[in-house]
Amino acid sequence: MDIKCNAIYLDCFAGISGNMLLGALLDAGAPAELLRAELAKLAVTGYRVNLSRVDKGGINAFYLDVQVDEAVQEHRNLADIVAIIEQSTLKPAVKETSKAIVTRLAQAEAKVHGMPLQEIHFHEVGAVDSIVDIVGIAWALDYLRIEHIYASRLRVGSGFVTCCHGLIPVPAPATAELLHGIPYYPGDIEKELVTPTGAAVLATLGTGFGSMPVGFISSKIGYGAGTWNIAIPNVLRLYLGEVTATSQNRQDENPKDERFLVIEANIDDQTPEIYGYIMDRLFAVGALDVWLTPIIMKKNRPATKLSVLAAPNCLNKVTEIILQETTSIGMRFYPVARAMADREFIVIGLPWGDVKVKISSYQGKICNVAPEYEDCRKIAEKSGMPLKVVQQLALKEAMSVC
Ligand SMILES: O=C([S-])c1cc(C(=O)S)c[n+]([C@@H]2O[C@H](COP(=O)(O)O)[C@@H](O)[C@H]2O)c1
Ligand code: NI
Repeated sequence: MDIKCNAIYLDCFAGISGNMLLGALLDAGAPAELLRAELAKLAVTGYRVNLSRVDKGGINAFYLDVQVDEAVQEHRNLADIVAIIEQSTLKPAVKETSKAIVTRLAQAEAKVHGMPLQEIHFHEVGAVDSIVDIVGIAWALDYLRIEHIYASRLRVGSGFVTCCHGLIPVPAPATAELLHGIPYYPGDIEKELVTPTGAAVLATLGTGFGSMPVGFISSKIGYGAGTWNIAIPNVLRLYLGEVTATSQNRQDENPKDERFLVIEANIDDQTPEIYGYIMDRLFAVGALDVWLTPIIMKKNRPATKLSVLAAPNCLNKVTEIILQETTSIGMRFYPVARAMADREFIVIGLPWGDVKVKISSYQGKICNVAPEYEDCRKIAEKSGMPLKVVQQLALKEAMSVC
C-alpha cells in the first residue's frame, strides 16, 4: 500500500537562514496573521515582524524581517529561551520542535566555544529575531502538517562575517558544527548564505539531503527572500507536496528511520592486535556497529577497511578515536538511511534458567524471533548441553507463545 506524507523539499541554491525558511513557509500557505497571533503567545516584547513581497533577481518572494528595539538586545541562555517557550500557550508539538532546534543550536555554540551548554549566552542567536524565526518555523511546519523535510545540497557561501568575537569564517563555526552529515559546498558567492539558525533547523528536522526524493510530488512553491542582493536570486525555494513511500525512500514508511553516518578509514600499516581495543572504544562512544573488511588498496596493499555506523552527534568522538588510535591520518564519512523493524522482548523459562527472546516485526507482521545469545550461552555452560540445542529449545518455546 502506498503511504503518502506531507513533505517539503528545500532548494538551497542560495543557502538557508531562519527568516528565508519562515518567509518561504508563509509564501507556501501558512497565514501571516496567524503567525503574529502565535508569536504573541511568547513573553517576548520589543520587536516588530515586518512582512513584505520583494523582487529578488526577478523572483517575487516573501521577505520576513524582525526589527528589534535597540533597548531590548538582551543576552539569553538556553534555560531562559526554553522557559519562554515552555511558559507560552503554544501547542505542545510546536513547543517541542522549537526547543529541539534551540537546543541543537546551543549544543553547536557550546562545542565551538568550549563552554558548558547552560553557560552559552546566545549573542545574536539569542536575540529576539532568532526566537521568532525558530518558533515561527515550528508553528508553520505544524500548521502545514509537514511530516518530512528534505533539502538539496547547501550553498553555504564563503569569506568572513563579523560577529561579537570579530571576524569568523563562513560557514560560521556553529553552522559548520551543525552541518555534519549534511552535504554542502561553498559556491562562488562571498557571503554567509547558510546561518546557524538555518543549519540548526535542517540538522534537527531534516529527513534526507540531495536530489528531490523519489516519490516526491509537489503541489505548490513558496519563495523566502534572503537579505542581501547577490549575483543569483537570493531566495530559498520551497516545494510543498507529498512523498509516497517507495523502495528508494523507504524511511517514509517507518517512523523509526533516522539519519546516520558511515565513517570509514582504509588502514594498511597497523598491527591487527589493536583492532579489538579500537572497536571497544568506538562502541563506548555510541557507535551502533563497527566492522572490518579485508581490502586490497592502493599500491596493491592488503589492508583493512574500518567502518563505523553512528549517529551524526558521535562524529567528533569517532573521528578522535580513529585518528588517535589507528595509524590512519584521514577518514571519510557519508550519510545513510536505516529501515528498522519494531522489536519487543519476552522472557521464556527453560528448566535451567530464563532466556530473553527478541521478537521483531515489520508493518505488524512478525519477521524474526531470536533468543538472546548470552542467555543461551550461560545455560549451555551450566547444563552441559550444546549451545545450538539450547537455542533451538528457547526458540521452540518462544514460538509457542508468540
Ligand atoms: O556571536 C556569536 S557567539 C556568534 C557565533 C557564531 C558561531 O558560528 S560560533 C556565529 N555568529 C553569527 O551570528 C549571526 C546570526 O546568526 P542567525 O542564525 O541567528 O541568523 C550569523 O551571522 C552567525 O554567523 C555569531
Ligand atoms: Ni558563537
